[in-house]
Amino acid sequence: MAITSPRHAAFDILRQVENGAFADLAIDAALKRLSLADPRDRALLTELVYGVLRRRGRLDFALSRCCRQPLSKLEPAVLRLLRLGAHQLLHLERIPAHAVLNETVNLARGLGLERATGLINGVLRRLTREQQTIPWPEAHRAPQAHLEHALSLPSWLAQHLLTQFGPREACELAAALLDPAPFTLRANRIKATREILLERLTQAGHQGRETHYADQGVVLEKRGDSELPGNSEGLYQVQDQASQLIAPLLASQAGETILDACAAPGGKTTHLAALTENHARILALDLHPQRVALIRQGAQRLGCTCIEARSWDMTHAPDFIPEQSCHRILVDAPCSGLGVLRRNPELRWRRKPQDLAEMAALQGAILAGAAPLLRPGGVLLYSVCTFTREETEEVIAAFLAAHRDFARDDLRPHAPPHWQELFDEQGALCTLPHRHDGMDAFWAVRLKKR
Ligand SMILES: C[S@@+](CC[C@H](N)C(=O)[O-])C[C@H]1O[C@@H](n2cnc3c(N)ncnc32)[C@H](O)[C@@H]1O
Repeated sequence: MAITSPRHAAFDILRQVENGAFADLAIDAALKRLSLADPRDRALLTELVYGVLRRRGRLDFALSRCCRQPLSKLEPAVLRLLRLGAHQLLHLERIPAHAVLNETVNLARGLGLERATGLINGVLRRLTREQQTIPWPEAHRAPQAHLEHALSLPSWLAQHLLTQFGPREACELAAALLDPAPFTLRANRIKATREILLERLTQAGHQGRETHYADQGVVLEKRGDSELPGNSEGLYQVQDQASQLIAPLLASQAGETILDACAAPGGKTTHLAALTENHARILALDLHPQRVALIRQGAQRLGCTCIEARSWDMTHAPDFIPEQSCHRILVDAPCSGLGVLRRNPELRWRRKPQDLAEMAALQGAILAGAAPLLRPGGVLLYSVCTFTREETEEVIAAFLAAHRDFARDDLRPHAPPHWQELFDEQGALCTLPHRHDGMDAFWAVRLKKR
């Protein structure tokens, strides 16, 4: 059956994601391939995929009350259809229940699942009748169950958040991670100011606002029908506000040699170039050659002329950079990405507890590869888009224990007054979406070489 409807496309993308695809890439490919002329169909497709991935735990809790068989016994395609139907019934109020039932059953038929149409119809009918009386576990009585079933976290992650943050903050964070992420731009100081960017956006029918913390950030609050202006001219870089805080915290100066050890796709590298007005030497490395190409493309578009990009595995010190030759190093390390779950909702179900130890080992090895390149007195900034202690405090503690010539340094004196609430009591940056202007969860620490 050819894919012509947003529901069928969403069903197919969810199948691909179950087999390892990334949701954002699969959605982009589907939107290019399919002729969904109506913008509402395109929006529905995206909403269905992201909604089901984000709220799978919640959907399964509701469905399991309406289905006689355990959900684990259902055919994967049937469960996928039930989740799609349940998401529309529970979370998309503008779609009438009878339309959800009809569309889901018709899609099942079209997919050759005639044998399951009775079950699908029965379960969704019962959910329609009982949706107001679902006994969602309450946050104050049963926080673990609330995190799993109402806020849709896998059991291990719910447990992890509770241990690290306590019940109240864990629930606030989990609720924020269910929201769509803001779409944020960084005005590229080499070519424009934030005021110019905002003016161009308004003229083109979009609505933006200034970010609270990042001084060149714009949150796009309402998108018009036209393309965003200024992309090919290099007026902006798409970059979350938390990510926009990292380059300023490295506090690079003109004339310095800066190593960006895990640089692709280059958001922070090009920000470093803009902050030094192209008057530093920036070595931008990344493991994957195809991602290094993205750094070069971004640098060209944004007018960053001081970046040398090449591929390298930073778990080994590069032989083309002399020891003690870098004034500053940024290690924006690969991580579990739990701080950006809003942008990659499939990670919620793909990540496993053992990933944290694997990531921590990689992060430690990259730090060890970068350490000899820093000059005495130089600064190393380590950042990750996650919040787990394994990938933050514990990685740094292990690194400092093995590198006695490094010491931890407080970031607060290097940040403007209105950023002070973003740091913990040891002076590490610790942003959280429910607390700080909706930005992604990032963690960063400053280390100095003695
Ligand atoms: C968090 S991303 C970096 C984002 C980038 N700093 C930015 O702002 O656009 C981590 C990067 O580390 C790279 N990476 C993973 N393992 C690496 C290794 N062993 N050596 C160098 N880079 C690595 C990944 O390819 C990925 O691009």
